[in-house]
Parts: sequence; C-alpha cells; structure tokens
Amino acid sequence: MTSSNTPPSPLSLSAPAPLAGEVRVPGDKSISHRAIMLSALAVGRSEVRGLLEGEDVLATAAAMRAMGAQVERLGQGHWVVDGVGVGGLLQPDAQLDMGNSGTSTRLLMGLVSSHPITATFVGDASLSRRPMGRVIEPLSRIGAEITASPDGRLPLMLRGADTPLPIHYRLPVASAQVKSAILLAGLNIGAETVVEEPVPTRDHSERMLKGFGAELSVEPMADGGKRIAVRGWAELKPQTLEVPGDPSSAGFLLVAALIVPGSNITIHGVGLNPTRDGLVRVLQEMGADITKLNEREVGGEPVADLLVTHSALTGIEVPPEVAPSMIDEYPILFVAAALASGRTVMRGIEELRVKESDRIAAMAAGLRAAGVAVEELPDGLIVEGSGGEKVAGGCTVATHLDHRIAMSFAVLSLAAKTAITVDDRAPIATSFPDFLPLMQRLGAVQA
Ligand SMILES: O=C(O)C1=C[C@@H](OP(=O)(O)O)[C@@H](O)[C@H](O)C1
Ligand SMILES: C=C(OP(=O)(O)O)C(=O)O
Repeated sequence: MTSSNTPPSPLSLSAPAPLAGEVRVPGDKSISHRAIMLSALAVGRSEVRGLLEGEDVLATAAAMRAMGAQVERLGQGHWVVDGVGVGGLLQPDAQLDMGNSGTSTRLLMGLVSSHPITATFVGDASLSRRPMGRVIEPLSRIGAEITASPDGRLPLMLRGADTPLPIHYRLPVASAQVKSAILLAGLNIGAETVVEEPVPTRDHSERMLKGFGAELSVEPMADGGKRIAVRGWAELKPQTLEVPGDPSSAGFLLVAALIVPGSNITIHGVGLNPTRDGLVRVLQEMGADITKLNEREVGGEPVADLLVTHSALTGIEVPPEVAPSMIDEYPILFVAAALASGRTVMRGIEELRVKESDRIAAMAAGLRAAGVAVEELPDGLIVEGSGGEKVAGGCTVATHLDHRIAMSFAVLSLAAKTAITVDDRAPIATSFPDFLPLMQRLGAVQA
C-alpha cells in the first residue's frame, strides 16, 4: 500500500449514449471498518456480508489481524471474524500500515489507547499530511502516550494506557472519526466515557455498538447536539451483519445520471442514514429527479433503491448545516453544480481541506482547467454552472492520491465536449474498486 511504485494509470471516460441500467453499489466504507473492528472485539465468531473490499477496509482488517483477531474472507464481501474480546488486543509485531485511510488510523488509535500495548501507525504520502492532533489530544487525556511526527502527523507511535481514564469530551470539530475514536477507547475503560457533539455526525459507531450489546446512550442536548455515553468493560456479543450500500459511492453514479441527457438508472440498496443522506436532499433541492423505492432497513440502517433520471439542475446556496451529512460528497456536488443553471454557493466546508487532499483546491484547479468558472473561498467554493451545456474539458487533472477527486472528474468527463483525463485511477481502489466496471455497465466507455 504505502510502498507502491507502480506508474500512474490515467483514466478518461465518455458517454456515447444516455446512461441506463440497474446497479448495486458496494458496501459502505464507514460501516465496513466498524464491522471489522467491533467483530474483532467481540467474544466469538461474527459473520459479515456485503463488506466493502476496498483498500481502506483491508488496511483495517490487516491491523485487527496484527492485534490478534482472526479475520478471514470466505467469498466476495463475505467475511468471518473471531474476536479477542474487549481488553484482549495483542501488541502488533510490526508497524500498522494504514495506507490512505484516515478512518482506520483515527479509530484504531482510539482502540489501542485504552489497551496496554504499543503500536506504530504509518500511511501513504496523503495520509502522512493529515492532522492527527484532533485524536492525539483526547486520547492523551485518557492516558495514551503518543509520539507523533511534527505537527501531529504520521508516522506516530502510540503507547496505550495501563490504567486508562474516563473522559468527558466536547468535540471541537464536527468529526465522526474523533467521536468514534473516543467511544472505542471507552470500551476498555472501567467507567463511563462521554462525548458531546455540537453538530450531529454519522452515527454508525453508536448504532453498531448498541447492536453488539454495548451499554451506550444518546441524548439530545439543548443546543441541538448530542451527548453520547458508553460504559466500558463491555462484553460484545458476536453478530451476523449485512453492510448496506455506500451512499458516498452511489453519489458518483447518481450525479453521472443527472448530468448525461436522457439517462435513467436504478441504484439498489443505498444506505440513507439521515446523517449521510445530505447529497440526495441537496440535489433534490436543485431539481434532481431522484425517487426512493423499497425503503427498508438493512443492518440497522435505513436503505432504499434510487431511481435517477437526467434533470435540469438549478444552482442554490447549500446550507452549511448540511455539511456533516455529506462531507465526502462535496467534490461530486461541485460537478453537479458545474452543469446547473446559475451559481451554487457552498460554504462552511473548510474540513475538505484536510481530507485525502485539499479537496477545495484540487477541485477548483480541475474545474477551472475544464472551463468551469469557480471562486475559491477559504471555507468553500462558488461554482458558475453551464446551464446544462457541456463543459469544455480537454484537460488532465491531478488527483493528489484522492479517490474522490479521481471519480469526480471521471464523471465530469461524461458531460465534457472533449474528455477529461484523470492523471491516476489507482486511488479509486481505496473506496470503490468496482467504479469503472459499474460505470461501464451503465454505458460509459473509456475515451
Ligand atoms: O467516521 C467515518 O467513517 C468517516 C468520517 C468522516 O471524516 P471526519 O470524521 O474527519 O469528518 C468522513 O470524511 C470519512 O470519509 C469517514
Ligand atoms: C475522507 C475520506 O476517508 P478517510 O478519512 O477514511 O481517509 C473519504 O473517504 O472521503
């Protein structure tokens, strides 16, 4: 993962005809990470179906194996995990390679921090630029000793506390990763650990912890936030889990169908947890024709099939409050905005600057190169849409080891006069290895 020296493999797509057909997106990345981690902490054998087999989740699986769990693949998306029990994690013999994955790094740092073991976390060039101070700070309060690279970056060494302390922590930044790191640490602390989040973020950890039998409460706070408390020394019971389809991956197919005239597709089994469905709501507000069919529950999460038809979109001001429920979907929303009529204003999204790349800067540069007028703001982006006209394209964009930048420009290329070349398709495998075959099934071709 981190030592890959393969030459970049460019990608450019075009749509010779409207997109059509029915597809199923792979399992949700956030839920897949948590399914492996909690199964590895349960006492006994859990079974997971629909697991995302992207590189990020495989990094989590390898790390849990290195800390004593048996994690085995039986078939496509079908895994079994024999857990070590809370408190039973073993010291890994070698450094933990987190690849490109922020979620693996921050959540596993949380787990290690309340076990009496030491682990070294390393990652690729992108992950090594990302801030870890946001977890180092609360985990140090728990008693972990963390020696990080300058500015709180990877590589870092974490020595878990012998006697971890319960904390009551109010999140300074809306982050499900920080929240989850603390809750996972709390599992091996003999008291109640409390996290307050002023703005609700994805709640997969809370849902799944309850499902595994942890004692966890969630209470609304007067300011609109949530108070989440977990009681430690929990005995997690093994589960049989099914992972719903990833709404973040579905977003690329959805926007592709919206911007290619005449398209009509169905995406089956998309997770629509209200802490994750912001993109669908915002696109509908812009005029997108998206119908939810077969609404149901899968693995304790709301799910539906989405019927998506090409639509004339109109630019809007996207309310900043929606950001946590679609934080990873802004790059593809920028693409939808590029084809809308009028301007779309997206603010309150400075967190995008510390993802796999600075996603505001990377998208602004690529959109400009493709002939789209944009204005970059410190905390957002304003996009002047083409009113449904194809954008110029004909450029090569830099993806900066960022899967979402790569997929966003691969989709914009479908609505470009001359195809857009994404400089390297390799990062796509971190979250959506089947992106290209699914796009091809819907009718896209390599230009
Ligand atoms: O908890 C998670 O699974 C995630 C939380 C988000 O990160 P932040 O917690 O940094 O907002 C998101 O961007 C990431 O892709 C996955
Ligand atoms: C930000 C992302 O993931 P992570 O933080 O896990 O690297 C993402 O998938 O867009």
